[in-house]
Amino acid sequence: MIHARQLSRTFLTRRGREKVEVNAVAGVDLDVAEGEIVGFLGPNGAGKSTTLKMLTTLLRPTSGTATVAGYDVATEPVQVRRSIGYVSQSGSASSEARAGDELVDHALLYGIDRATATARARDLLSRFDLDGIWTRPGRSLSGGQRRRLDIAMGLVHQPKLIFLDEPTTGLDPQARANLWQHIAALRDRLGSTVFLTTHYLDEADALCDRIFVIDHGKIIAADTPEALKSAVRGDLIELTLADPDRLGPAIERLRDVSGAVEIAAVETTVTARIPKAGAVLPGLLRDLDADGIGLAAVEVRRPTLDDVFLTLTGHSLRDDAAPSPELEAAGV
Ligand SMILES: Nc1ncnc2c1ncn2[C@@H]1O[C@H](COP(=O)(O)OP(=O)(O)OP(=O)(O)O)[C@@H](O)[C@H]1O
Repeated sequence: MIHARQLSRTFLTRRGREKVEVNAVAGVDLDVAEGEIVGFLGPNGAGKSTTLKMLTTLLRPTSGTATVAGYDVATEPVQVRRSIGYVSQSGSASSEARAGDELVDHALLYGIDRATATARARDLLSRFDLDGIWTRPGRSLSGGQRRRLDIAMGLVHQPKLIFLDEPTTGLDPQARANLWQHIAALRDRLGSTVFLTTHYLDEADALCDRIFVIDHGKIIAADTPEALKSAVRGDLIELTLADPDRLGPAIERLRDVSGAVEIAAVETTVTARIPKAGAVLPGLLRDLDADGIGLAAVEVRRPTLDDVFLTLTGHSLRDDAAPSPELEAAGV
């Protein structure tokens, strides 16, 4: 469905008096098969939107090639646009028009006759749980309803491939989870291919068959969420000591555990990565007890995509990405 080779885009920008080149996308190779839900994951400024704009023909590559739905983005842009749906970060639903009319007008733009357009609009509204909003103006809809209407607009000409640029940014946790279900249904019920960008790790993990991790304009990893996570060396084990004076002996005990790496201590907590930590834990707890090292808490955590990002890049995705809505809602 999508094949890109060495796709690149450079921008010239001013820094003070100087003109500087920004390599927004620097030699991206990617292949996406029909029916896949693929996520483009990276921090702010990594090059996600620029890549998406090149694949949807909104921006010309500086160099490299890409075919989308069988057409070349540089030489066959009209055919590419007819074959895809694209939902931008800001969406396209206007605030004054009635939701149903917007969908119909959008379909008419693609040369679809009014009767077919009306039938499709009804079907799409129902599929996205938007029954009853036909006569309502966009401005009266909730954030989640508007995003679903945006996606419905991207689907009205029945593309087999849809691009979603940060589809859930700005939504509350419930509306995000609801939208994930609708996106998954596009593939499960219609066989659509979905290419989405996100800087939310939980979103990529929950939704995507495959993830391309992008940083500084380059793809640094491409695999299933599970395979990416298994590349991190072991589970994270976290021991909070009852007595901070016992930190030294606790570290020594962890050093004795076979395969333990990244052993670190912060205040009263000792952490380490240990392969199959669940199996090792009972013996470790017995040994700590025998040494008289009391514990206030024990936690074992499977690797997350954030650990993957940290392992790959040496910096956390969260350092520069927007906080997840859950954290924002919690006031963190
Ligand atoms: N029109 C432009 N002119 C100059 N620089 C640009 C332009 N568009 C993007 N850039 C730069 O290119 C780099 C990649 O930007 P891009 O918007 O593709 O990142 P992104 O991963 O989509 O980020 P975000 O998550 O914030 O949307 C950034 O350094 C950005 O400042």
